Amino acid sequence: MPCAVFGASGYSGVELIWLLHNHPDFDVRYSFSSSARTAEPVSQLYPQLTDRLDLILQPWHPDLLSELAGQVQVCFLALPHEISAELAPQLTAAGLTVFDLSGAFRLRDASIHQSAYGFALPLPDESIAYGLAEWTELSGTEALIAVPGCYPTAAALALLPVLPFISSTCTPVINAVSGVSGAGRKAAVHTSFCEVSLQAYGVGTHRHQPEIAQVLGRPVLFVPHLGNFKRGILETIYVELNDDVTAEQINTAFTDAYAHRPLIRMRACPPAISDVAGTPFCDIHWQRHGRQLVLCVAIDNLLKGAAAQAVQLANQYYGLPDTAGLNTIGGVI
Ligand SMILES: NC(=O)C1=CN([C@@H]2O[C@H](COP(=O)(O)OP(=O)(O)OC[C@H]3O[C@@H](n4cnc5c(N)ncnc54)[C@H](OP(=O)(O)O)[C@@H]3O)[C@@H](O)[C@H]2O)C=CC1
Ligand SMILES: CC(=O)N[C@@H](CCC(=O)OP(=O)(O)O)C(=O)O
Repeated sequence: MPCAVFGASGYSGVELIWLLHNHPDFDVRYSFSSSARTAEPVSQLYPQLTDRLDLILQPWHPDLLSELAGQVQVCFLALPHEISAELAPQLTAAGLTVFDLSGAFRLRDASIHQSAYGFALPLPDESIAYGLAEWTELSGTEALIAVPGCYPTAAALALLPVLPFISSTCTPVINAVSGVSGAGRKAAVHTSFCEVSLQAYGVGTHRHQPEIAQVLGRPVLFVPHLGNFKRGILETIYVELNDDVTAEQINTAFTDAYAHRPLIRMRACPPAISDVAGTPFCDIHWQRHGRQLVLCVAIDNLLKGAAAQAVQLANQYYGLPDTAGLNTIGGVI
């Protein structure tokens, strides 16, 4: 399957080209950076790929669109939200299937989208699939698949199986910590390594709060933190259960949801970030204390939270096993 990756010079983009390069069914024909760069080998930016990935990063220019449409069938976009919002409709109009890693197409409600992202929702709802891989059935005909956000992926995978058991008066509390790669490659003082400690940000106002609420169909309180490590997300989630919910019911709910899902691992003890960093897995552990349920969930933000979930969705889209091309451990950055 010939494909193109936009934003290939960035953190989630480089993970994408590495996964797709090693995938038995995809062939990366184009890897684009922004027009601010000149053409250069990807190993110039990521020396760890020297002699391992012989791809040229090509600056994107809109004049390339018709050539691209003749050469590939599918595009992966790892771009800033506003850039995806503008480019994705042009690619789908040219007949290309788009997997978009940005937040441009995730939210359904136009006013919530406007206040979360600061620009108008780009397309009508009907043309977009929200692709939480374990919970979305792709038909293989969708033009545009919005890959969920990194924090929402972890929260939704942990909470969806137990949703029927959560008390109607409870607001799930999602306490999350992310590594610095979550903020992307571009330089900024607050994500500069010596500046980062461990600190909450965007409390109750982060754009992922409405995304998580949309997936679950109920309000949540989401508290992200930035930690001084490279990659990975750990979320500890607190909910109150209905009366009389048994441990066996919870266990059965997770087994029913995930027993045949190879990228979800139910864990006997709380997962560590190092268990999932560099892997496409989502690790989940739960513990009940009376009516309180504590869920611990870990993913790699750049893989299950971005590039690997996009590849998993593309696998589903083209009728391949979820794990095709994802049997790797390591990650690029
Ligand atoms: N980092 C993460 O953990 C996750 C990120 N995402 C989403 O993925 C997307 C990319 O994020 P991330 O990889 O972190 O970002 P980076 O900042 O690391 O990379 C951004 C990429 O976009 C390119 N780009 C920027 N502006 C333009 C433009 N005008 N035209 C074409 N290309 C452009 C950059 O090119 P250049 O190098 O030339 O500037 C670079 O390749 C974002 O929407 C983000 O929200 C989703 C889940 C997790
Ligand atoms: C640590 C950090 O800064 N994380 C980013 C979220 C990661 C990301 O890129 O967001 P999407 O999943 O929506 O694409 C943030 O809080 O904005």
